Amino acid sequence: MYMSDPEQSILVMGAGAWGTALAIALARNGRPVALWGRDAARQAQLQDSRENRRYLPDAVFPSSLRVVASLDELTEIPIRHIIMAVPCAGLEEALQLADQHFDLQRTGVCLACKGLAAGSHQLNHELVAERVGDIPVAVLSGPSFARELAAGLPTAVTIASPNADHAADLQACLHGDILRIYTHDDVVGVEIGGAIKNVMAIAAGIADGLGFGANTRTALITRGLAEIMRLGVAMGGRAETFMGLAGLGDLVLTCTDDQSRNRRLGLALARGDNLETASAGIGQVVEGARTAAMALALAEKFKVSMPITEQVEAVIASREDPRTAVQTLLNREPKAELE
Ligand SMILES: NC(=O)c1ccc[n+]([C@@H]2O[C@H](COP(=O)([O-])OP(=O)(O)OC[C@H]3O[C@@H](n4cnc5c(N)ncnc54)[C@H](O)[C@@H]3O)[C@@H](O)[C@H]2O)c1
Ligand SMILES: O=P(O)(O)OC[C@H](O)CO
Repeated sequence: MYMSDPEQSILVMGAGAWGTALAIALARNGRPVALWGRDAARQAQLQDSRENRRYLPDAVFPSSLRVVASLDELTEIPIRHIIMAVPCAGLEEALQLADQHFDLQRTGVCLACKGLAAGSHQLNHELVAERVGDIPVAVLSGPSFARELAAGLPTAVTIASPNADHAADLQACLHGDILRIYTHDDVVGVEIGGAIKNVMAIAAGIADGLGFGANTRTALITRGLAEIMRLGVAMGGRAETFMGLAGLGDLVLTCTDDQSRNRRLGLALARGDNLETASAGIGQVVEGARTAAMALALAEKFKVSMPITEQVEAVIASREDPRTAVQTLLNREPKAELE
């Protein structure tokens, strides 16, 4: 069992809303933290103002949070863990950069992004294994809006790893008065829950944007969970994982609260915006837009039915208008609930 030395730093890669919120949470625990972002000018602004005004206004950086624009600044510093909080589309690039600077066999990586990986690997932890070999990997997921965590509002998330010591060590670093960390060993289940709930949040946003009511939203959440479970279990995840924080918890949060960018994308699509306009209006990463098509490829590969995801993908790709998509879902053959 290894427990980290409290003097050792945690590196958070990705200085968007989530990376910044996690870095603040770690630093509030008294941990030395380095927050890396790829844009040197923006990193200089973060350092000058000691806050991330663009994404998390009013969350002041604790003194143990160090802002860096180059990983070269950290080569002399003992780094215990690396948390990846870049969008999934940038994960491979960030991994390669980390690999050039650190011994990833020692630091491992903790994946805090929620989505799927492009190409043949599909799951982010598989991308890690393919690109940098067999290193310790963990996945952090669960119901967690960056703004609320940064504002000091109680939050609970899960960290899953096949290596219980790795998960426990990350838990020891992140767990605090505000952020409660649970450990898990189902990496596939936790990754699939975090990735596909974003697609369901787009569906919920579309339904609410079209003026449907609470019955419709709740039907989407429940049938969406069935869809997530079908895929996750077919890929090797455990059914009970989807009843936890990274499954039902994050699904409910994201489908019901307008802080969710994915839900807001759905609302905008229902108003008639196309993907480009809607995404530009949101101005931050909306992972579900990229995930929907990838999830369908997985559904085909693992031979599971994902009707809600199919309709969301068709709306995103502008092949179907939102109202027809809902009608298509309703017009399907009646079936047994547990089929
Ligand atoms: N914001 C949240 O509440 C939240 C909570 C949990 C998980 N997440 C997940 O965290 C990930 C990041 O989301 P976010 O909210 O921080 O996004 P964001 O839009 O707030 O910020 C994304 C940041 O990543 C940077 N970036 C883009 N491509 C990059 C690359 N190739 N290398 C390095 N940096 C790159 C951008 O410049 C930007 O600073 C997503 O997968 C998201 O689903 C977000
Ligand atoms: O704003 P969203 O939709 O990317 O959701 C953020 C987090 O994943 C919520 O847990």
